[in-house]
Amino acid sequence: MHRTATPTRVAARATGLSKVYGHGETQVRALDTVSVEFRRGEFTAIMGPSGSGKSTLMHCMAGLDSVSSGSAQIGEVELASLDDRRLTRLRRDKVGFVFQAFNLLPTLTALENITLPMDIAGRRPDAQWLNTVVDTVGLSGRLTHRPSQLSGGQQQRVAVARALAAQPEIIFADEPTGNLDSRSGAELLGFLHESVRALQQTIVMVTHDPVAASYADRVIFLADGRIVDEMREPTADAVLDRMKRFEAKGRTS
Ligand SMILES: Nc1ncnc2c1ncn2[C@@H]1O[C@H](COP(=O)(O)OP(=O)(O)OP(=O)(O)O)[C@@H](O)[C@H]1O
Repeated sequence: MHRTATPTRVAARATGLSKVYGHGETQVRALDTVSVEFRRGEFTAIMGPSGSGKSTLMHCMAGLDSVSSGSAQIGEVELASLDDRRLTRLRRDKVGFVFQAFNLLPTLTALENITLPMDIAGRRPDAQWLNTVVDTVGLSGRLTHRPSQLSGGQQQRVAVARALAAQPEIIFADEPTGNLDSRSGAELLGFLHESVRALQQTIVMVTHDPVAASYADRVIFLADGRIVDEMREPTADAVLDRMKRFEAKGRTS
């Protein structure tokens, strides 16, 4: 039976989204009529070969890049309908980001880094929520440390706590474990998984790593700017197998 999700259950949605870069001979169709929903409280990994459009999809969904045609929505808001000022405000209030580079300010403590976006927005952090987030990421004993006094894994956890603290509609993570050793990476992924379970956060993560993808509830596979497959409750082995089939197909077609 086909069921359509009710609007409130969808944190973000792309409908027939295309993104074309450049003109004429140098034109690249980075996304080709992509339609996908990201449900509330769900952890989605986006995978696919280099150049398949993963970052472009994330940037269009997060309002960091404009779409060429089709639509990108956060909640019920159509991003193309917003002027620059409203788009900036929506990003600030509704979207959390975690990038490979931690982007922490070196002169601020961990706690100050976590609350900085809310300070800038003039919002007072909810103390109880902040405690929950800090506890969940295991940073309680480190809040007065500056980034240089923290390990890479701890710095990335500060970046995740910063994204979670503002209770955004959706968090976009671009290779969040790219700069971490495997133990810190596993810790961080476990934490992202936990924040989806315990805090009902919605997370979309771009990754090349089948093990990282296995922490998600589902994996979306992109190839040549299109969604070509989707896997629920992925295991690292199943994701790796799927990726190998892409590569084999790429060699024969
Ligand atoms: N600003 C841009 N101008 C022109 N072409 C672009 C631009 N950004 C991306 N592209 C092209 O769009 C396509 C998709 O790029 P994108 O970065 O989304 O891929 P990706 O799957 O994230 O790749 P990777 O895994 O290598 O990061 C590529 O062919 C890329 O060269």
